[in-house]
Amino acid sequence: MLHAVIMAGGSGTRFWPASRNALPKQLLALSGERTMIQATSDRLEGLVPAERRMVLTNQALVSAVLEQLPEFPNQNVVGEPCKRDTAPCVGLAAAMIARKDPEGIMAVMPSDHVIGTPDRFRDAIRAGEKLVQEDASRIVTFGIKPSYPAESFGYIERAEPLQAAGVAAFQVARFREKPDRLTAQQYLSSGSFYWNSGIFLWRASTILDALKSHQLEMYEHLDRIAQAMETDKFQETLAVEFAAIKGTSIDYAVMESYPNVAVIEAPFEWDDVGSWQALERLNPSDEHGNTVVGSHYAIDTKGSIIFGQPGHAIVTIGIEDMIVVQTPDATLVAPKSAEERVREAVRLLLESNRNDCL
Ligand SMILES: Nc1nc2c(ncn2[C@@H]2O[C@H](COP(=O)(O)OP(=O)(O)OP(=O)(O)O)[C@@H](O)[C@H]2O)c(=O)[nH]1
Ligand SMILES: O=P(O)(O)O[C@H]1O[C@H](CO)[C@@H](O)[C@H](O)[C@@H]1O
Repeated sequence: MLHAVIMAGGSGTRFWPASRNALPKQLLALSGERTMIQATSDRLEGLVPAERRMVLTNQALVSAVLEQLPEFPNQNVVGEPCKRDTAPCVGLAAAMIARKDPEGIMAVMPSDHVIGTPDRFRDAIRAGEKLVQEDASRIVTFGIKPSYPAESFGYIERAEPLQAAGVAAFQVARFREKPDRLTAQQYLSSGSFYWNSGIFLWRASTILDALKSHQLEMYEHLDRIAQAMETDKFQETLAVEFAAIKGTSIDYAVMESYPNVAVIEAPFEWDDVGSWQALERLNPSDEHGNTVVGSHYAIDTKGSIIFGQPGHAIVTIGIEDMIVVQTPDATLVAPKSAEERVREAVRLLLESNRNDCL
């Protein structure tokens, strides 16, 4: 059976000051009415019933997630005791699924992507499910045609074509997580690489086997958690064993070295909404190239991103290519070219003991 696993334990640092520890990016409506996690669950309608959808998030966010996703059974929102990146999250979800459904296939996805064409997304997942059914050890990825030499994505090199219903699918020659700019440029020029969308399909048992061969120590912790499932020692074991895991992403932990990977060329529109400039791609801009969410009065302002609360008037004079974000207790003003440095701003506030605005 097909299960869906939504990863929602990230902090969305690059969307500070809108994204906060208590209400990170995935729980915000940055594009449209629904929050990002709600839109992620909505897109599974007709593909995976709510009983087979799971969210893995940080323990402190479980009740906020359940509030936003009332269709989810309580036990399907799992709280991680600490942040350990995506590999332990995937491993824990796989162990839970494999226990109930040993043959289960899981579609793993981030909680904070915008996918403009949900029908095509569902078709692609169905096609991927068939590829996994045909070959139990196969991992299926979804590749996005790259448009610039991004250093913040994984890259997937395609090899020979595979037979798949209604989609272009290929065997993968190699997977390389976040290459440097020069390497990314070479990949882009070669024309045979995709960006990794961060969405994966595999049998729960296959990814557990992969973690066992590539990350034995992590697997042993996860296995101890699995042994305690459905016993009264579960929460205690989870707290101890999960915290003892050395955190890493599934991309470094498994994908870079796994030998049997297929890629489906994503037939859907995709945006990973990584940082503030995503707002320009997701919203219309005015005649001066400004993207505005909130109440903005512009004098000689061009190419800027303005995000504020509806009742709060933001006035800008003589600025170009800037990001201005207003929230009740914190404001960000930065050139668009420095958007990745929002991480530094968050670090600075942390070091300055300003947890009140993080
Ligand atoms: N359950 C779980 N999900 C995670 C964890 N780390 C990241 N994620 C999720 O995995 C997806 C990809 O993560 P990132 O793009 O790195 O997101 P992020 O950490 O929120 O964003 P930045 O802090 O701006 O890098 C998002 O949906 C995150 O919510 C984790 O430790 N546990
Ligand atoms: O955790 P990060 O930094 O968002 O990277 C992950 O998601 C990227 C797509 O958003 C992928 O391109 C990466 O390979 C990785 O899966």
